[in-house]
Order: sequence, then structure tokens, then C-alpha cells
Amino acid sequence: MGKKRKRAPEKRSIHPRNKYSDNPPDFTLLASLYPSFQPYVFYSREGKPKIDWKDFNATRELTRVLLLHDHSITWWIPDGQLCPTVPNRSNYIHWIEDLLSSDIIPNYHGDNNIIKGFDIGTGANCIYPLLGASLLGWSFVGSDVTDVALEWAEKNVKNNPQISKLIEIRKVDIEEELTNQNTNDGGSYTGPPILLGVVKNNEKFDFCICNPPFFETMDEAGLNPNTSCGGTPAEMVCPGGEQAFISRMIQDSVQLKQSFRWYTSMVGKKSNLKSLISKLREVGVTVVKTTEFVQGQTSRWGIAWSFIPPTKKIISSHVASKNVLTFMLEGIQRQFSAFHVLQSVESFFKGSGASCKLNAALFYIDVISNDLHFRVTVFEQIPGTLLVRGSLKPGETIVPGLLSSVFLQLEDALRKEFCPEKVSTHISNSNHQ
Ligand SMILES: C[S@@+](CC[C@H](N)C(=O)[O-])C[C@H]1O[C@@H](n2cnc3c(N)ncnc32)[C@H](O)[C@@H]1O
Repeated sequence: MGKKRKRAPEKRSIHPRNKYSDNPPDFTLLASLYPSFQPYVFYSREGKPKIDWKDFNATRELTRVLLLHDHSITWWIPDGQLCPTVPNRSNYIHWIEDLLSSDIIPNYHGDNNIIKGFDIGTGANCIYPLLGASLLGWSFVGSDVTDVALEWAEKNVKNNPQISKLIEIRKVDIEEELTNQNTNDGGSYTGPPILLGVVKNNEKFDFCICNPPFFETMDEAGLNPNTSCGGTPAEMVCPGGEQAFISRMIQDSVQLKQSFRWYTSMVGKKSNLKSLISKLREVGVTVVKTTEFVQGQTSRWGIAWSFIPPTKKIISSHVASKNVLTFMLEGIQRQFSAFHVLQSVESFFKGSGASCKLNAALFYIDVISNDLHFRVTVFEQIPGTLLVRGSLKPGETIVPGLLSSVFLQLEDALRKEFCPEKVSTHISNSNHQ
């Protein structure tokens, strides 16, 4: 009663392949190695090293030394420009890496096997191309509209000759005539071109990545008093905010279709996710994926879509209905993550004597019992909604109806534990993952 709910540990938010997932930045070590960082580090009464997150110079210096120390990247931005936090931006890169390596849509590698990304609004910091190229060898086109962003993104690329050949900085032609299509969501985007008119004829990309201007006004942008990451109006604000910006991306993607394997964007407000997903379904995308990035005190979401027919379509409906079963868990309470659900799936099967092998990074469990050998995978649809999929190992045959009876029991148990008030929905062989 009246008890404060315990904060979930921050670690659950960090992607398992993120460099900082087990080793958060060590301020004492960095201060000893980089004297320019030393003045920004102070110690709490318990002797814990800290920096003042409200001090722009401190956050910029931290980003500079982290990029240098952990990624061998030489980097700088002028005063007031948006300063990225390296662990958070790395999460988005790793999520894209997961999408590209998954079998949701057929895997395909273009020229020279080099993954090619398009960073919409790369900013002066050019963070996604720098991280993607240094961590994973990806190549990028990074676009932007402001002179300061273009000038400093170029500088940041040139100062890193080891990866500079992988990154092109592209100016968006703001004179390019806009079609001014209505976004049908109460706000119409009236800014410069985003993808159409910037992507060249016949260009192909594996993905686009985007941290859009989230806000409609600078007042709205300044709502977090606990950090100072900078950010000018050109970086933070656009008419209609992120809803209008991402809606325009969706409209552009309808024209560009399979020129990109995956279209992705960060979403700042959860309330925008639902209508963006509906919009995507309306325009006939084949797949929608979402994820949550928990960043210290704040959450952001990732949304991804594709027009490429999903791999699952290859499975005939007869085989799918027998060998693949799915159900949705909706209204999951906030303190539970997909990982908690996965753990419960494990206990459920272990409790009946099966042996289980859990893969926490890819969110699946292989279950082996006398009669059955199958995989249960948990996919996050939107925050609070999970899709649970059970699939027989290829070539496995079982007594008709056995998998579906086991699955009904599993669904019942999970529903009771995680969303007692909601009814879950069975969907077999759904394309909207
Ligand atoms: C929130 S900042 C993101 C900067 C950087 N990618 C990051 O994550 O820190 C948004 C960027 O989008 C740029 N921008 C706004 N409209 C754009 C458009 N139509 N095309 C390309 N960039 C745009 C802004 O100039 C700004 O640099």
C-alpha cells in the first residue's frame, strides 16, 4: 500500500551486444586517461564517480572520450548542437543489426556484401554513420538540411580516415518542390524532402535509420530538466512534430517500396506509435516491428516496416496451421518485459519435465520432451503487447493437435500471470510481426 514500485534495473534496456551492456562507462578510468575529461568528474559521498548531466560541456566531453576510447573515432560538435549518448545510439544500431540478420524477410546482401544504410537527419554529430561504420563496417548516406550539420558531419567523417570511404554526407535540396500531401493525421508535413527527392534513382539501401525532430515547439523539447544534450530548433522541432515527419517517411516509402529492405525510425512518444502502426497497415506494408529503447529515465521506441514479402509466406497455410502456432498477449503490465515472459515459458515447460535451452539474446527457447521438439519465440509488437510463436523444428512430425493443445495451456498460464484482465488473440501465420 502506498509503496513505491521498484524501478526495473536499467540493464534490461541495453541490447545484449551493446559494448556497455556489462561494462558501463568507467568515469574514473576515462578521467585518468583523458585529462580534458577530468574537470567534469566528481565523486558522490559514497565515492561513486559522476558527471553533471545538465552541463552540456560535460556530456559533450564524455561522448568525445567514449567515441575515442571505445571506437577509435575522432569527434566534435560545436556548442549547442545535439549531443548523442553513445550507449543509447548503439542500441538502435544493434536493433537494426537484429532486423537485418533475422529471417523475417528474406536475407539478401547487395554489392560486395556491404550493408548500406541511409541516415535521415544525420546531424552535426553524424553519430549513426560513425558508429555503424566502425562497429559493423556498414556504409552510409547521411542526409541533412542545415549548413552547420552538413559542415560538421563532413568534418567528423574526414577526421576518421579509417571509415571515411564508407560515409557520404548528402545535402537535402530544400528548394525541391514538395508535393505537400496531407498526412491524414491532423498535421501535414511542410518541411524539406525526407526520402523522395533525396534518394537517387536506382539507389538501393538495406535500411534507413532516423532520429526525427520529435517536437512541435522548443518549449516541448525542453521538458527534461535532468539532462543537457543541447539541440537547436532545427534539430529538435518540425511542424507537426515526429508524427508528421514519420508520416511523410511512410508516404515516401510507399513510392520507394523495395528500394529499402527496412524503413525504420525512432519514435519519441508512445502515444504516436499506435496511429503510425495503423497508417502502415493502411498503406499495405508486409511487416511492422517495434521495440522499446529505455534510456536512463526516458523511453523511446523504434518502429520498422518493410514492403518485402515475409519469409513466412513461403510456408503453405496447411503446414503453417499445423506446425506454427501464435497467440498475442495484450495489456502486459509495464513492469514485465519480453524476457520475463520468456522465463515463464521456460518454467512452464520445465515444470512438465521438458528440457529447455533459452536464448536470451534472440528471445527464444528450444523445448525438447519425449514427444515434441519445438521452439517458442517471443516478439514485442508494441510496448505491452507480445506475440508468442511456437514452431516445430523442420522435419519434425507429431501427433495431430498435440502442439495446439500444449499451446492452449501455455497461453492460459501466461495470460493468468501477465495480463489477467485481457483476452489474448490467436493469430496463425500472421504477417504483421
Ligand atoms: C534530432 S536530430 C538527430 C541528429 C542525429 N541523427 C542524432 O541522432 O543525434 C534531427 C536532424 O534532422 C535534420 N532534419 C530535419 N529535417 C530534415 C529533412 N527533411 N531531411 C534530412 N534531415 C532533416 C535536422 O537538421 C537534425 O540534424
